Amino acid sequence: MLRIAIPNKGSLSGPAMAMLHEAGYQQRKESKELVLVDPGNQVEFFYLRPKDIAIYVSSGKLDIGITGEDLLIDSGVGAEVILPLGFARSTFRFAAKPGTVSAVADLAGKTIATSYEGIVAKHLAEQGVDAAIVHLDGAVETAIELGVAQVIADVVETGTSLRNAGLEVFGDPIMKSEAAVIRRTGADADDPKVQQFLRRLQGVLVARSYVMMDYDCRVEHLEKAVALTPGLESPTISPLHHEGWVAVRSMVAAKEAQRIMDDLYDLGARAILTTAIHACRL
Ligand SMILES: Nc1ncnc2c1ncn2[C@@H]1O[C@H](COP(=O)(O)OP(=O)(O)OP(=O)(O)O)[C@@H](O)[C@H]1O
Ligand SMILES: O=P(O)(O)OC[C@H]1O[C@H](OP(=O)(O)OP(=O)(O)O)[C@H](O)[C@@H]1O
Ligand SMILES: [Mg+2]
Repeated sequence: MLRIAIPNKGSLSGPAMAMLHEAGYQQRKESKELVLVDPGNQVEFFYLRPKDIAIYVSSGKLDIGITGEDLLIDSGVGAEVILPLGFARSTFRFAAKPGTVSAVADLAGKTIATSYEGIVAKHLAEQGVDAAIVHLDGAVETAIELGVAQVIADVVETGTSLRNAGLEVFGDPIMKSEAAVIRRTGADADDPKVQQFLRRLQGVLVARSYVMMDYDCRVEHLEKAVALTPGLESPTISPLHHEGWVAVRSMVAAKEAQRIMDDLYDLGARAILTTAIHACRL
């Protein structure tokens, strides 16, 4: 049975469980359940604190896990990303009160509050800056107002939390992050159980980002139409009863679909339809 670590709370938990559900796996019904066995799919899910997931996976006790890339780097353990999942996207940045600290070089001798000590310590060492770090579990933005630190290093997504606290980012982003499937560094890359799990999640990613497009067009416009909708391998072309016309079927990126429909219409294509893809294996 494949043993998989899943975040039990926080920003990663809901989207991770939703993605697994879409991929056909059972998920826990109660937030107090710590382990769920899904015998039909030959997997066992362990609901763990997000910060601990890389530790379990690197120990080899669990085969793979879903966590944030920033949490993986912060833990400093031997595990690696095998599939980025496209949710919980964020940057990790320094911030301070405007007009106080505005460059990484100014951090020398300052105190930096963060929940991600590992990332900050590594970054300061790389930059050759000597600063103190104070560890806080959350609500780090408040640390400056309360005088615990002059600078914070935290996850920034929309920037709302920083604005509400009257803080401003400075310097380049320390890192970018998103949720990802991780495994122990050096683990067997060809394990068929892991490969099947990854194919299922890739299927969800494709189903979320592509739509199926169907349309009819005149044969003389086919080459131009197909150039707009090349599909993954190549579009399916079927003859129509109406001579001189063909039906075309192709996958297109969902975010491009409306523009492509306009362009196809201008080319003379008609009966242009898009439908959602519920699941797929590429
Ligand atoms: N506002 C956010 N937008 C996008 N991703 C976020 C956001 N906040 C945290 N994350 C991401 O979620 C992961 C952290 O999950 P974790 O559950 O530890 O923290 P959290 O979501 O802040 O929950 P908690 O309330 O327990 O602090 C990291 O990968 C981080 O980049
Ligand atoms: O840029 P924003 O869109 O505002 O998002 C970033 C905020 O979201 C997270 O906080 P969370 O709500 O998880 O609280 P926490 O600080 O207690 O972890 C993160 O720690 C930031 O504070
Ligand atoms: Mg948080």
